[in-house]
Amino acid sequence: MTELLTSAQMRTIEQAAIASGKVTGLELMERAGQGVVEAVFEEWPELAQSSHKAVVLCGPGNNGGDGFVIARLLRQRGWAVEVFLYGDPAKLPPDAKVNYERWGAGGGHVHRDWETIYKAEQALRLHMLGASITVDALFGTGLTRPLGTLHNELWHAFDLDTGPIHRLVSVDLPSGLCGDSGRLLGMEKFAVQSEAKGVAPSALAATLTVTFHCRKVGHVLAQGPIMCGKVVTKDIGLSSGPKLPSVVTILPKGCVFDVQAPFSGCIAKGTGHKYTHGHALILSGLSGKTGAARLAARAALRVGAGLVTLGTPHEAVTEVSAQITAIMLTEIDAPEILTRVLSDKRLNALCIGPGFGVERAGEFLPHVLAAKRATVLDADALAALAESETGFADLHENCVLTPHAGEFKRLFPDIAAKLAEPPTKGPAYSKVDATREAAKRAGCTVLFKGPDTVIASPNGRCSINAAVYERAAPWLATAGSGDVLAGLITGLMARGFAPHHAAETAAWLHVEAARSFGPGLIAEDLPEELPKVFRALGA
Ligand SMILES: NC(=O)C1=CN([C@@H]2O[C@H](COP(=O)(O)OP(=O)(O)OC[C@H]3O[C@@H](n4cnc5c(N)ncnc54)[C@H](O)[C@@H]3O)[C@@H](O)[C@H]2O)[C@@H](O)CC1
Ligand SMILES: [K+]
Repeated sequence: MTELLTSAQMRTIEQAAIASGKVTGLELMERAGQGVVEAVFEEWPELAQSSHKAVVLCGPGNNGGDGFVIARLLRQRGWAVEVFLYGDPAKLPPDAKVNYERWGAGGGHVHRDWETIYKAEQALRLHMLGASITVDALFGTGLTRPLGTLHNELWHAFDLDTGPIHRLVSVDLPSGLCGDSGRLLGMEKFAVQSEAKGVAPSALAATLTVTFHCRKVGHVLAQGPIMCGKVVTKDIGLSSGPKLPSVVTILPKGCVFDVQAPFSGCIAKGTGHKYTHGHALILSGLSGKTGAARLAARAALRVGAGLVTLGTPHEAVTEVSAQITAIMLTEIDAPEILTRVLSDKRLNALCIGPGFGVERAGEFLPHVLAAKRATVLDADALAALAESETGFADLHENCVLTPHAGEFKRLFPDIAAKLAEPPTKGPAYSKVDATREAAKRAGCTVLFKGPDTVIASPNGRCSINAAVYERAAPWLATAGSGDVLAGLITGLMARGFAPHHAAETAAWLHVEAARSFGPGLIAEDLPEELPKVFRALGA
Protein backbone atom coordinates (compact mmCIF):
# COMPACT_ATOMS: atom_id res chain seq x y z
CA MET A 1 0.00 0.00 0.00
CA THR A 2 1.36 3.39 -0.91
CA GLU A 3 -1.35 5.26 0.95
CA LEU A 4 -0.62 6.79 4.31
CA LEU A 5 -3.72 7.48 6.36
CA THR A 6 -4.54 9.94 9.08
CA SER A 7 -6.32 8.65 12.16
CA ALA A 8 -9.60 10.19 10.98
CA GLN A 9 -9.29 8.51 7.57
CA MET A 10 -8.63 5.16 9.22
CA ARG A 11 -11.71 5.60 11.41
CA THR A 12 -13.80 6.41 8.32
CA ILE A 13 -12.64 3.22 6.62
CA GLU A 14 -13.34 1.09 9.71
CA GLN A 15 -16.74 2.63 10.25
CA ALA A 16 -17.69 2.17 6.58
CA ALA A 17 -16.71 -1.51 6.77
CA ILE A 18 -18.73 -2.02 9.95
CA ALA A 19 -21.71 -0.08 8.56
CA SER A 20 -21.68 -2.21 5.39
CA GLY A 21 -22.45 -5.21 7.59
CA LYS A 22 -19.58 -7.22 6.08
CA VAL A 23 -17.63 -7.23 9.32
CA THR A 24 -18.14 -6.33 12.96
CA GLY A 25 -15.88 -4.18 15.12
CA LEU A 26 -15.24 -7.24 17.25
CA GLU A 27 -14.02 -9.23 14.25
CA LEU A 28 -11.72 -6.39 13.23
CA MET A 29 -10.32 -6.29 16.76
CA GLU A 30 -9.73 -10.06 16.76
CA ARG A 31 -7.88 -9.81 13.41
CA ALA A 32 -5.84 -6.87 14.72
CA GLY A 33 -4.78 -8.89 17.79
CA GLN A 34 -4.00 -11.93 15.63
CA GLY A 35 -1.97 -9.71 13.31
CA VAL A 36 0.18 -8.51 16.19
CA VAL A 37 0.83 -12.03 17.46
CA GLU A 38 1.72 -13.19 13.93
CA ALA A 39 4.09 -10.25 13.48
CA VAL A 40 5.80 -11.03 16.79
CA PHE A 41 6.55 -14.61 15.72
CA GLU A 42 7.65 -13.48 12.26
CA GLU A 43 10.05 -11.01 13.87
CA TRP A 44 11.34 -13.38 16.57
CA PRO A 45 10.73 -16.96 15.35
CA GLU A 46 12.53 -18.31 18.43
CA LEU A 47 9.61 -17.07 20.57
CA ALA A 48 7.26 -19.44 18.72
CA GLN A 49 9.27 -22.49 19.82
CA SER A 50 8.23 -22.45 23.47
CA SER A 51 6.19 -20.50 26.01
CA HIS A 52 7.43 -17.19 27.36
CA LYS A 53 6.39 -14.30 29.56
CA ALA A 54 4.63 -11.20 28.26
CA VAL A 55 3.46 -7.96 29.81
CA VAL A 56 0.51 -6.28 28.08
CA LEU A 57 -0.30 -2.65 28.85
CA CYS A 58 -3.90 -1.87 27.88
CA GLY A 59 -5.44 1.58 27.56
CA PRO A 60 -9.02 2.84 27.94
CA GLY A 61 -10.04 2.55 24.26
CA ASN A 62 -10.03 0.04 21.41
CA ASN A 63 -6.24 -0.01 21.31
CA GLY A 64 -6.55 -1.53 24.79
CA GLY A 65 -9.13 -3.94 23.33
CA ASP A 66 -6.48 -5.19 20.88
CA GLY A 67 -4.24 -5.69 23.91
CA PHE A 68 -6.75 -8.01 25.59
CA VAL A 69 -6.99 -10.09 22.39
CA ILE A 70 -3.20 -10.36 22.23
CA ALA A 71 -3.04 -11.40 25.89
CA ARG A 72 -5.65 -14.12 25.31
CA LEU A 73 -3.96 -15.46 22.18
CA LEU A 74 -0.56 -15.62 23.87
CA ARG A 75 -2.02 -17.36 26.91
CA GLN A 76 -3.64 -19.92 24.59
CA ARG A 77 -0.10 -20.73 23.47
CA GLY A 78 0.91 -21.37 27.07
CA TRP A 79 2.50 -18.01 27.75
CA ALA A 80 2.44 -16.38 31.21
CA VAL A 81 0.82 -12.99 30.63
CA GLU A 82 0.51 -10.05 33.02
CA VAL A 83 -2.08 -7.48 31.93
CA PHE A 84 -2.21 -3.90 33.20
CA LEU A 85 -5.21 -1.72 32.48
CA TYR A 86 -4.90 2.05 32.49
CA GLY A 87 -8.51 3.11 32.91
CA ASP A 88 -11.84 2.00 34.27
CA PRO A 89 -13.15 -1.34 32.90
CA ALA A 90 -16.72 -0.07 33.23
CA LYS A 91 -15.94 2.72 30.76
CA LEU A 92 -14.28 0.59 28.08
CA PRO A 93 -15.89 0.90 24.63
CA PRO A 94 -18.10 -2.13 23.79
CA ASP A 95 -15.64 -4.25 21.75
CA ALA A 96 -12.78 -3.64 24.16
CA LYS A 97 -15.08 -4.52 27.05
CA VAL A 98 -16.02 -7.84 25.44
CA ASN A 99 -12.33 -8.70 25.14
CA TYR A 100 -11.63 -7.55 28.69
CA GLU A 101 -14.37 -9.91 29.84
CA ARG A 102 -13.09 -12.77 27.68
CA TRP A 103 -9.67 -12.34 29.24
CA GLY A 104 -11.22 -12.43 32.73
CA ALA A 105 -13.50 -15.37 31.88
CA GLY A 106 -10.42 -17.38 30.91
CA GLY A 107 -8.98 -16.79 34.36
CA GLY A 108 -6.84 -13.80 33.40
CA HIS A 109 -6.02 -11.23 36.06
CA VAL A 110 -5.91 -7.50 35.37
CA HIS A 111 -3.63 -5.22 37.40
CA ARG A 112 -5.38 -1.91 37.74
CA ASP A 113 -3.47 -0.03 40.38
CA TRP A 114 -1.64 1.80 37.65
CA GLU A 115 -0.54 4.85 39.63
CA THR A 116 1.51 2.69 41.90
CA ILE A 117 2.95 0.31 39.36
CA TYR A 118 6.38 1.67 39.93
CA LYS A 119 6.03 0.93 43.62
CA ALA A 120 4.85 -2.57 42.80
CA GLU A 121 6.15 -5.53 44.69
CA GLN A 122 9.62 -6.57 43.79
CA ALA A 123 8.39 -9.85 42.30
CA LEU A 124 6.04 -8.12 39.94
CA ARG A 125 8.64 -5.62 38.84
CA LEU A 126 11.09 -8.37 38.15
CA HIS A 127 8.40 -10.05 36.07
CA MET A 128 7.90 -6.89 34.06
CA LEU A 129 11.60 -6.46 33.52
CA GLY A 130 12.04 -10.12 32.66
CA ALA A 131 9.27 -10.40 30.06
CA SER A 132 10.18 -11.68 26.59
CA ILE A 133 7.90 -9.07 25.06
CA THR A 134 6.01 -6.08 26.38
CA VAL A 135 2.98 -4.97 24.42
CA ASP A 136 2.03 -1.30 24.29
CA ALA A 137 -1.74 -1.27 23.72
CA LEU A 138 -2.31 1.96 25.64
CA PHE A 139 -3.31 4.41 22.89
CA GLY A 140 -3.49 4.23 19.13
CA THR A 141 -5.30 6.44 16.68
CA GLY A 142 -7.49 7.85 19.47
CA LEU A 143 -4.69 9.71 21.26
CA THR A 144 -5.92 13.23 21.90
CA ARG A 145 -3.63 14.56 24.62
CA PRO A 146 -0.17 14.04 26.13
CA LEU A 147 0.55 11.03 28.32
CA GLY A 148 1.29 13.34 31.27
CA THR A 149 2.32 11.63 34.50
CA LEU A 150 1.71 8.20 32.96
CA HIS A 151 4.97 8.57 31.09
CA ASN A 152 6.97 9.11 34.29
CA GLU A 153 5.26 6.16 35.93
CA LEU A 154 6.20 3.91 33.05
CA TRP A 155 9.74 5.23 33.05
CA HIS A 156 10.14 4.30 36.72
CA ALA A 157 8.17 1.06 36.48
CA PHE A 158 10.47 -0.26 33.80
CA ASP A 159 13.60 1.25 35.30
CA LEU A 160 14.33 2.93 31.99
CA ASP A 161 17.37 4.79 33.24
CA THR A 162 19.13 1.46 32.80
CA GLY A 163 18.05 0.97 29.17
CA PRO A 164 14.93 0.66 26.98
CA ILE A 165 12.14 -1.88 27.41
CA HIS A 166 13.19 -5.22 25.94
CA ARG A 167 11.25 -6.07 22.75
CA LEU A 168 8.56 -3.45 23.11
CA VAL A 169 5.79 -4.21 20.62
CA SER A 170 3.53 -1.32 19.86
CA VAL A 171 -0.02 -1.86 18.72
CA ASP A 172 -0.84 0.47 15.80
CA LEU A 173 1.18 3.43 17.11
CA PRO A 174 3.61 3.91 19.97
CA SER A 175 1.50 5.49 22.70
CA GLY A 176 2.11 9.22 22.92
CA LEU A 177 2.91 9.50 19.22
CA CYS A 178 0.42 11.45 17.15
CA GLY A 179 -0.66 9.32 14.20
CA ASP A 180 -1.06 12.30 11.88
CA SER A 181 2.16 14.18 12.54
CA GLY A 182 4.68 11.74 14.01
CA ARG A 183 5.14 14.13 16.90
CA LEU A 184 5.21 13.23 20.59
CA LEU A 185 2.38 15.10 22.25
CA GLY A 186 3.64 17.26 25.11
CA MET A 187 7.04 15.59 25.05
CA GLU A 188 9.11 17.21 22.31
CA LYS A 189 11.49 18.84 24.79
CA PHE A 190 12.00 15.57 26.61
CA ALA A 191 12.53 13.77 23.29
CA VAL A 192 15.15 16.25 22.09
CA GLN A 193 17.03 16.07 25.42
CA SER A 194 16.87 12.28 25.35
CA GLU A 195 18.16 12.09 21.81
CA ALA A 196 21.07 14.33 22.79
CA LYS A 197 21.85 11.92 25.63
CA GLY A 198 21.58 8.98 23.24
CA VAL A 199 18.59 7.43 25.02
CA ALA A 200 15.10 6.68 23.69
CA PRO A 201 12.89 9.74 23.08
CA SER A 202 10.12 8.22 25.18
CA ALA A 203 9.49 5.32 27.52
CA LEU A 204 7.40 3.78 24.76
CA ALA A 205 9.90 3.87 21.89
CA ALA A 206 9.10 0.53 20.30
CA THR A 207 11.22 -2.22 18.80
CA LEU A 208 8.36 -3.30 16.55
CA THR A 209 5.15 -1.49 15.63
CA VAL A 210 2.31 -3.46 14.11
CA THR A 211 -0.28 -1.37 12.33
CA PHE A 212 -3.43 -2.31 10.46
CA HIS A 213 -4.60 -1.94 6.85
CA CYS A 214 -2.22 0.94 5.92
CA ARG A 215 0.62 2.78 7.56
CA LYS A 216 -0.39 6.05 9.19
CA VAL A 217 1.22 9.38 8.24
CA GLY A 218 2.79 9.58 11.71
CA HIS A 219 4.79 6.40 11.15
CA VAL A 220 7.06 8.17 8.68
CA LEU A 221 7.13 11.82 9.75
CA ALA A 222 9.18 13.56 12.45
CA GLN A 223 9.82 11.27 15.46
CA GLY A 224 7.69 8.48 13.97
CA PRO A 225 10.57 6.34 12.68
CA ILE A 226 12.64 6.58 15.87
CA MET A 227 9.55 5.80 17.99
CA CYS A 228 8.28 2.89 15.90
CA GLY A 229 11.51 0.91 15.49
CA LYS A 230 10.19 -1.14 12.60
CA VAL A 231 6.69 -0.99 11.15
CA VAL A 232 4.81 -4.05 9.96
CA THR A 233 1.38 -3.62 8.36
CA LYS A 234 -1.20 -6.36 8.81
CA ASP A 235 -4.27 -6.79 6.68
CA ILE A 236 -7.47 -6.92 8.74
CA GLY A 237 -9.78 -7.35 5.76
CA LEU A 238 -10.49 -3.71 4.95
CA SER A 239 -8.96 -3.77 1.47
CA SER A 240 -12.00 -2.63 -0.46
CA GLY A 241 -12.63 0.47 1.63
CA PRO A 242 -14.03 3.77 0.36
CA LYS A 243 -11.82 6.06 -1.76
CA LEU A 244 -10.80 8.98 0.38
CA PRO A 245 -9.87 12.47 -0.80
CA SER A 246 -6.56 14.12 0.17
CA VAL A 247 -4.75 10.93 0.94
CA VAL A 248 -0.99 11.27 1.31
CA THR A 249 1.09 8.72 -0.56
CA ILE A 250 4.51 7.38 0.25
CA LEU A 251 6.64 7.15 -2.83
CA PRO A 252 6.97 3.57 -3.97
CA LYS A 253 9.47 2.14 -6.42
CA GLY A 254 6.85 2.37 -9.13
CA CYS A 255 6.68 6.16 -8.86
CA VAL A 256 9.43 6.50 -11.44
CA PHE A 257 7.43 4.50 -13.97
CA ASP A 258 4.03 6.02 -13.49
CA VAL A 259 4.62 8.97 -15.74
CA GLN A 260 2.18 11.23 -17.50
CA ALA A 261 5.08 12.79 -19.41
CA PRO A 262 4.35 13.44 -23.07
CA PHE A 263 7.56 11.89 -24.37
CA SER A 264 8.18 8.85 -22.29
CA GLY A 265 6.24 6.13 -20.56
CA CYS A 266 8.88 5.70 -17.89
CA ILE A 267 12.24 6.83 -16.68
CA ALA A 268 13.84 4.94 -19.57
CA LYS A 269 13.97 6.96 -22.77
CA GLY A 270 11.68 6.00 -25.61
CA THR A 271 12.50 6.88 -29.17
CA GLY A 272 13.44 10.38 -30.30
CA HIS A 273 16.39 12.71 -30.74
CA LYS A 274 18.05 14.84 -28.10
CA TYR A 275 15.57 17.72 -28.37
CA THR A 276 12.74 15.27 -27.78
CA HIS A 277 14.11 14.93 -24.26
CA GLY A 278 14.27 18.63 -23.56
CA HIS A 279 16.94 21.23 -22.98
CA ALA A 280 17.66 22.35 -19.41
CA LEU A 281 19.32 25.65 -18.55
CA ILE A 282 21.09 25.78 -15.22
CA LEU A 283 22.20 29.22 -14.11
CA SER A 284 25.69 29.30 -12.64
CA GLY A 285 27.14 31.43 -9.83
CA LEU A 286 30.19 33.64 -10.04
CA SER A 287 33.78 32.44 -10.17
CA GLY A 288 34.62 30.21 -7.21
CA LYS A 289 30.93 29.38 -6.72
CA THR A 290 30.24 27.45 -9.91
CA GLY A 291 30.50 23.93 -8.45
CA ALA A 292 26.90 23.87 -7.25
CA ALA A 293 25.47 24.64 -10.70
CA ARG A 294 27.82 22.13 -12.32
CA LEU A 295 26.56 19.45 -9.94
CA ALA A 296 22.97 20.33 -10.82
CA ALA A 297 23.79 20.29 -14.54
CA ARG A 298 25.45 16.89 -14.34
CA ALA A 299 22.39 15.52 -12.51
CA ALA A 300 20.02 16.99 -15.11
CA LEU A 301 21.98 15.33 -17.90
CA ARG A 302 22.24 11.96 -16.14
CA VAL A 303 18.51 11.90 -15.40
CA GLY A 304 17.90 12.12 -19.10
CA ALA A 305 17.53 15.72 -20.29
CA GLY A 306 18.53 15.72 -23.98
CA LEU A 307 20.76 18.76 -23.58
CA VAL A 308 21.98 20.77 -20.61
CA THR A 309 23.47 24.24 -20.77
CA LEU A 310 25.13 26.16 -17.98
CA GLY A 311 24.26 29.87 -18.13
CA THR A 312 27.58 31.23 -16.92
CA PRO A 313 28.69 34.80 -16.08
CA HIS A 314 31.57 36.06 -18.26
CA GLU A 315 34.14 36.08 -15.45
CA ALA A 316 33.48 32.38 -14.65
CA VAL A 317 33.58 31.06 -18.21
CA THR A 318 37.17 29.76 -17.99
CA GLU A 319 36.52 28.07 -14.66
CA VAL A 320 33.36 26.38 -15.89
CA SER A 321 34.49 25.42 -19.38
CA ALA A 322 37.61 23.75 -17.95
CA GLN A 323 35.35 21.33 -16.08
CA ILE A 324 32.60 20.35 -18.49
CA THR A 325 32.40 18.19 -21.58
CA ALA A 326 28.92 17.02 -22.61
CA ILE A 327 27.35 19.98 -20.82
CA MET A 328 27.23 23.14 -22.91
CA LEU A 329 27.91 26.69 -21.85
CA THR A 330 26.39 29.99 -22.76
CA GLU A 331 27.43 33.34 -21.35
CA ILE A 332 24.75 35.01 -19.28
CA ASP A 333 26.01 38.09 -17.53
CA ALA A 334 22.83 40.02 -16.96
CA PRO A 335 19.11 39.34 -16.61
CA GLU A 336 18.39 40.88 -20.02
CA ILE A 337 20.75 38.40 -21.63
CA LEU A 338 18.88 35.57 -19.96
CA THR A 339 15.64 36.86 -21.49
CA ARG A 340 17.33 36.91 -24.90
CA VAL A 341 18.71 33.36 -24.45
CA LEU A 342 15.25 32.17 -23.50
CA SER A 343 13.80 33.36 -26.78
CA ASP A 344 14.94 29.89 -27.88
CA LYS A 345 11.81 27.98 -26.89
CA ARG A 346 13.67 24.68 -26.96
CA LEU A 347 15.15 25.67 -23.58
CA ASN A 348 12.21 24.27 -21.68
CA ALA A 349 13.39 23.98 -18.07
CA LEU A 350 15.36 26.29 -15.83
CA CYS A 351 17.16 26.07 -12.51
CA ILE A 352 18.25 29.05 -10.45
CA GLY A 353 19.76 29.14 -7.00
CA PRO A 354 22.66 26.75 -6.39
CA GLY A 355 25.75 28.89 -5.63
CA PHE A 356 24.09 31.80 -7.41
CA GLY A 357 24.34 34.56 -4.77
CA VAL A 358 21.28 36.03 -3.10
CA GLU A 359 21.62 39.53 -4.50
CA ARG A 360 22.17 38.29 -8.08
CA ALA A 361 19.22 35.94 -7.66
CA GLY A 362 17.07 38.93 -6.68
CA GLU A 363 18.04 40.66 -9.94
CA PHE A 364 17.45 37.60 -12.13
CA LEU A 365 14.28 36.35 -10.48
CA PRO A 366 11.74 38.62 -12.28
CA HIS A 367 13.21 37.62 -15.66
CA VAL A 368 13.32 33.93 -14.73
CA LEU A 369 9.68 33.94 -13.66
CA ALA A 370 8.49 36.06 -16.58
CA ALA A 371 9.87 33.38 -18.93
CA LYS A 372 7.17 30.99 -17.61
CA ARG A 373 9.37 27.94 -18.08
CA ALA A 374 9.31 24.89 -15.87
CA THR A 375 11.53 26.32 -13.13
CA VAL A 376 13.29 25.05 -10.03
CA LEU A 377 13.98 27.68 -7.39
CA ASP A 378 16.58 26.41 -4.94
CA ALA A 379 19.05 27.74 -2.36
CA ASP A 380 19.93 31.45 -2.98
CA ALA A 381 16.88 31.88 -5.23
CA LEU A 382 14.69 30.94 -2.26
CA ALA A 383 16.44 33.48 -0.05
CA ALA A 384 15.93 36.11 -2.77
CA LEU A 385 12.29 35.12 -3.11
CA ALA A 386 11.78 35.52 0.65
CA GLU A 387 13.20 39.06 0.41
CA SER A 388 11.46 40.08 -2.82
CA GLU A 389 8.85 42.80 -2.74
CA THR A 390 6.44 41.00 -4.99
CA GLY A 391 6.63 37.83 -2.90
CA PHE A 392 4.92 34.87 -4.46
CA ALA A 393 2.86 36.89 -6.95
CA ASP A 394 5.08 36.02 -9.94
CA LEU A 395 5.39 32.32 -9.20
CA HIS A 396 3.46 30.08 -11.57
CA GLU A 397 2.25 26.49 -11.51
CA ASN A 398 5.34 25.22 -13.35
CA CYS A 399 7.64 26.28 -10.52
CA VAL A 400 9.08 23.97 -7.88
CA LEU A 401 10.45 25.39 -4.61
CA THR A 402 12.89 23.11 -2.77
CA PRO A 403 13.41 24.55 0.73
CA HIS A 404 15.15 22.87 3.64
CA ALA A 405 13.84 23.73 7.11
CA GLY A 406 15.79 27.02 7.38
CA GLU A 407 14.71 28.20 3.93
CA PHE A 408 11.13 27.14 4.61
CA LYS A 409 11.15 29.33 7.72
CA ARG A 410 12.32 32.36 5.72
CA LEU A 411 9.72 31.82 3.02
CA PHE A 412 6.77 30.90 5.24
CA PRO A 413 7.58 32.25 8.73
CA ASP A 414 4.06 31.94 10.12
CA ILE A 415 3.61 28.37 8.85
CA ALA A 416 7.04 27.39 10.22
CA ALA A 417 6.14 28.94 13.59
CA LYS A 418 2.95 26.87 13.71
CA LEU A 419 4.97 23.75 12.97
CA ALA A 420 7.55 24.62 15.62
CA GLU A 421 4.94 25.04 18.36
CA PRO A 422 5.16 22.14 20.83
CA PRO A 423 2.09 19.97 20.16
CA THR A 424 -0.24 19.66 23.12
CA LYS A 425 -3.22 17.92 21.58
CA GLY A 426 -3.87 15.43 18.83
CA PRO A 427 -4.04 15.46 15.91
CA ALA A 428 -1.08 17.84 15.87
CA TYR A 429 -0.08 20.16 13.01
CA SER A 430 2.28 18.19 10.78
CA LYS A 431 4.92 18.69 8.12
CA VAL A 432 2.28 17.50 5.63
CA ASP A 433 -0.13 20.24 6.80
CA ALA A 434 2.66 22.82 6.62
CA THR A 435 3.82 21.86 3.13
CA ARG A 436 0.26 21.74 1.81
CA GLU A 437 -0.41 25.20 3.22
CA ALA A 438 2.85 26.51 1.73
CA ALA A 439 2.09 25.08 -1.73
CA LYS A 440 -1.33 26.66 -1.70
CA ARG A 441 0.08 30.03 -0.74
CA ALA A 442 2.96 29.89 -3.24
CA GLY A 443 0.69 28.59 -6.02
CA CYS A 444 3.24 25.97 -7.03
CA THR A 445 4.83 22.69 -5.97
CA VAL A 446 6.83 22.81 -2.75
CA LEU A 447 9.35 20.11 -1.84
CA PHE A 448 10.15 20.47 1.87
CA LYS A 449 13.41 18.58 2.40
CA GLY A 450 14.45 16.28 5.22
CA PRO A 451 14.66 12.56 5.94
CA ASP A 452 10.88 12.90 5.63
CA THR A 453 10.74 14.98 2.46
CA VAL A 454 7.19 16.19 1.81
CA ILE A 455 6.07 17.26 -1.66
CA ALA A 456 2.81 19.18 -2.02
CA SER A 457 1.05 21.00 -4.83
CA PRO A 458 -1.71 23.61 -4.75
CA ASN A 459 -4.32 21.06 -5.88
CA GLY A 460 -3.83 19.20 -2.58
CA ARG A 461 -1.74 16.36 -4.00
CA CYS A 462 0.83 15.36 -1.41
CA SER A 463 3.48 12.69 -1.14
CA ILE A 464 6.27 11.78 1.22
CA ASN A 465 9.66 10.49 0.22
CA ALA A 466 10.76 8.86 3.43
CA ALA A 467 14.47 8.11 3.72
CA VAL A 468 13.83 6.22 6.92
CA TYR A 469 13.59 2.61 8.09
CA GLU A 470 14.97 0.33 5.37
CA ARG A 471 15.46 3.35 3.06
CA ALA A 472 17.58 5.38 5.49
CA ALA A 473 20.36 7.19 3.66
CA PRO A 474 22.27 9.24 6.24
CA TRP A 475 25.09 9.78 3.71
CA LEU A 476 22.83 12.18 1.83
CA ALA A 477 23.59 14.84 4.43
CA THR A 478 26.62 16.00 2.47
CA ALA A 479 27.61 19.27 0.78
CA GLY A 480 26.10 19.68 -2.66
CA SER A 481 23.47 16.96 -2.32
CA GLY A 482 20.69 19.57 -2.54
CA ASP A 483 22.20 20.97 -5.77
CA VAL A 484 21.99 17.50 -7.29
CA LEU A 485 18.34 17.22 -6.27
CA ALA A 486 17.57 20.58 -7.92
CA GLY A 487 19.30 19.35 -11.08
CA LEU A 488 17.35 16.10 -11.09
CA ILE A 489 14.03 17.94 -10.88
CA THR A 490 15.08 20.34 -13.65
CA GLY A 491 16.23 17.48 -15.88
CA LEU A 492 12.98 15.61 -15.42
CA MET A 493 10.91 18.72 -16.13
CA ALA A 494 12.97 19.25 -19.30
CA ARG A 495 11.88 15.73 -20.26
CA GLY A 496 8.27 16.75 -19.85
CA PHE A 497 7.48 15.48 -16.36
CA ALA A 498 4.87 17.63 -14.63
CA PRO A 499 6.29 19.58 -11.64
CA HIS A 500 4.84 17.43 -8.86
CA HIS A 501 5.83 14.21 -10.56
CA ALA A 502 9.31 15.52 -11.38
CA ALA A 503 9.81 16.45 -7.72
CA GLU A 504 8.59 13.04 -6.56
CA THR A 505 10.72 11.10 -9.02
CA ALA A 506 13.81 13.19 -8.33
CA ALA A 507 13.46 12.83 -4.56
CA TRP A 508 13.03 9.07 -4.90
CA LEU A 509 16.02 8.67 -7.25
CA HIS A 510 18.16 10.91 -5.03
CA VAL A 511 17.71 8.56 -2.06
CA GLU A 512 18.06 5.46 -4.24
CA ALA A 513 21.37 6.71 -5.67
CA ALA A 514 22.66 7.42 -2.17
CA ARG A 515 21.64 3.97 -0.97
CA SER A 516 23.15 2.31 -4.00
CA PHE A 517 26.49 4.08 -3.44
CA GLY A 518 26.54 3.74 0.34
CA PRO A 519 28.85 5.26 2.95
CA GLY A 520 31.59 7.54 1.73
CA LEU A 521 29.21 9.20 -0.71
CA ILE A 522 29.92 12.75 -1.83
CA ALA A 523 27.59 14.82 -3.99
CA GLU A 524 29.61 14.17 -7.16
CA ASP A 525 28.84 10.46 -6.81
CA LEU A 526 25.07 10.90 -6.96
CA PRO A 527 24.62 11.61 -10.69
CA GLU A 528 27.24 8.96 -11.53
CA GLU A 529 25.31 6.35 -9.57
CA LEU A 530 22.08 6.91 -11.51
CA PRO A 531 22.82 4.50 -14.39
CA LYS A 532 23.18 1.70 -11.82
CA VAL A 533 19.87 2.66 -10.22
CA PHE A 534 18.16 2.71 -13.63
CA ARG A 535 19.59 -0.69 -14.51
CA ALA A 536 18.34 -2.10 -11.21
CA LEU A 537 14.90 -0.74 -12.05
CA GLY A 538 15.00 -2.51 -15.39
CA ALA A 539 14.76 0.82 -17.20
N1 LIG B 1 -13.24 -1.24 15.52
C1 LIG B 1 -12.25 -0.42 15.37
O1 LIG B 1 -12.47 0.76 15.22
C2 LIG B 1 -10.88 -0.97 15.45
C3 LIG B 1 -9.92 -0.33 16.20
N2 LIG B 1 -8.71 -0.84 16.36
C4 LIG B 1 -7.82 -0.31 17.41
O2 LIG B 1 -8.43 0.77 18.07
C5 LIG B 1 -7.57 1.88 18.11
C6 LIG B 1 -8.38 3.11 18.13
O3 LIG B 1 -9.26 3.00 19.20
P1 LIG B 1 -9.92 4.26 19.92
O4 LIG B 1 -10.51 5.14 18.90
O5 LIG B 1 -10.80 3.72 20.98
O6 LIG B 1 -8.69 5.04 20.50
P2 LIG B 1 -7.54 4.64 21.51
O7 LIG B 1 -7.69 3.28 22.02
O8 LIG B 1 -6.28 5.00 20.84
O9 LIG B 1 -7.73 5.67 22.74
C7 LIG B 1 -8.92 6.34 22.96
C8 LIG B 1 -9.19 6.53 24.41
O10 LIG B 1 -8.11 7.08 25.11
C9 LIG B 1 -8.47 8.33 25.71
N3 LIG B 1 -7.25 9.16 25.62
C10 LIG B 1 -6.70 9.70 24.52
N4 LIG B 1 -5.53 10.28 24.85
C11 LIG B 1 -5.34 10.07 26.18
C12 LIG B 1 -4.32 10.40 27.09
N5 LIG B 1 -3.23 11.05 26.70
N6 LIG B 1 -4.44 10.03 28.36
C13 LIG B 1 -5.53 9.36 28.78
N7 LIG B 1 -6.54 9.01 27.97
C14 LIG B 1 -6.44 9.36 26.68
C15 LIG B 1 -9.65 8.81 24.93
O11 LIG B 1 -10.41 9.67 25.68
C16 LIG B 1 -10.33 7.48 24.63
O12 LIG B 1 -11.04 7.05 25.76
C17 LIG B 1 -6.66 1.73 16.93
O13 LIG B 1 -5.43 2.39 17.12
C18 LIG B 1 -6.52 0.22 16.85
O14 LIG B 1 -5.47 -0.22 17.70
C19 LIG B 1 -8.43 -2.20 15.90
O15 LIG B 1 -8.92 -3.05 16.86
C20 LIG B 1 -9.11 -2.47 14.61
C21 LIG B 1 -10.57 -2.23 14.72
K1 LIG C 1 -0.12 1.65 21.16
